Amino acid sequence: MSSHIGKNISVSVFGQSHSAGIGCVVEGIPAGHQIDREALSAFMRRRAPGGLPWSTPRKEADEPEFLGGLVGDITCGAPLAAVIRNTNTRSSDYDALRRIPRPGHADYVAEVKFGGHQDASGGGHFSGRLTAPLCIAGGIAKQLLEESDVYVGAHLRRVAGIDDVAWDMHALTAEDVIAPGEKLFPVVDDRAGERMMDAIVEARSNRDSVGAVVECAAVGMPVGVGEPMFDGVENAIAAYCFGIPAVKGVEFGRGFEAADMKGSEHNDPYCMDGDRVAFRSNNAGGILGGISTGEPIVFRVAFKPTSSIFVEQDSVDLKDGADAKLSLKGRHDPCVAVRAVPVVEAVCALALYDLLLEERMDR
Ligand SMILES: Cc1cc2nc3c(=O)[nH]c(=O)nc-3n(C[C@H](O)[C@H](O)[C@H](O)COP(=O)(O)O)c2cc1C
Ligand SMILES: C=C(O[C@@H]1CC(C(=O)O)=C[C@@H](OP(=O)(O)O)[C@H]1O)C(=O)O
Repeated sequence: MSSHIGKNISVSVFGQSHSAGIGCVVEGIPAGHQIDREALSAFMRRRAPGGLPWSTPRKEADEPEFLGGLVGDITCGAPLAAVIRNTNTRSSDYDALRRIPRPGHADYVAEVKFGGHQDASGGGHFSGRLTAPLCIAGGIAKQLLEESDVYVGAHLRRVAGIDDVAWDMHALTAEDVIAPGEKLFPVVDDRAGERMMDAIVEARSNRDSVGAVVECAAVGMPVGVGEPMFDGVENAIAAYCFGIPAVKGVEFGRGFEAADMKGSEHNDPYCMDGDRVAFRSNNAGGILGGISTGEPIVFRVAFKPTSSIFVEQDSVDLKDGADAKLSLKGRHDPCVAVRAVPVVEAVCALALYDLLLEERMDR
């Protein structure tokens, strides 16, 4: 397995859901940057599991322990290594799944690929738990971007078919993108949030789960960052997003809606703002030719409904080679996207910071 990504700043994620710990090694962080540890812990808590109606009951503090890369709270230029101990594991929940794989999870493909040697407990290295180390790396990247006045934030755009207010992609401010993340349930419109919560609780009480769309934006990216073809802003963000378990789609700007628009509707007209070239709209989501336009970068990420559900499902018994029924026990998120909102922010920050470093090295 290779769980490594990035060029100028790179991230390796290690560990399994039920191993002694999980963590990351981040290379390429320039020396001399102060890390706000309290802000990082607060960011980690937005993702941490346990205790809320939309969360798995598994309780973990998710407080990172830094083994290298910092002197005091200041980056020293050496690779940054951080671990989180796993404390609240219950591996017996997974005993039966070695024989009877969960539909929709990675149990079966892992069994075939790793010949039974994979760590199946808690979903092993496939688990959403591995997004905690991504939040360590991404939480730091967010802080580094803020030094350059780039602000990243996200909200639940849709849950179980219930819509939050769509962001105005052209008018977005730093305050707009940060605001949902300051709430326990990260939406713009709290009434929509109430309805989403009700839908999640209802799905959970029906032993089922729901999917969702997370909308993320970065405000303050300068014009000219990114490359055409394979090293563009879209490529970098999408590659990171598909590292988040349960992500099935990523769209930028108007995304798939663009396919039903006319050129005259979709083009973002230029205008002069003093002596600066500006745009009248931002259907492009802040990216043209893979390169940032200076407008907010806006994208949406589709999360599938949690596969581990408690209704009886059809599966197979891999030992007997026969059809089998699966009745799951265990602790699972009824909607993974709620806790994944900060994860989307984290990967966005990592992708953009990597591209910004590239731009600075070129000059
Ligand atoms: C924050 C987060 C929490 C998750 N929690 C669960 C969970 O409790 N139960 C589950 O079956 N899947 C959960 N997932 C999704 C699975 O890890 C994922 O579906 C599985 O590894 C298979 O990968 P794939 O869906 O990308 O194909 C979670 C994902 C994230 C990002
Ligand atoms: C622990 C977390 O979520 C876990 C993600 C997960 C999965 O299959 O992705 C399955 C569950 O694992 P367990 O059976 O060990 O409780 C979740 O609780 C976390 O996100 O930190």
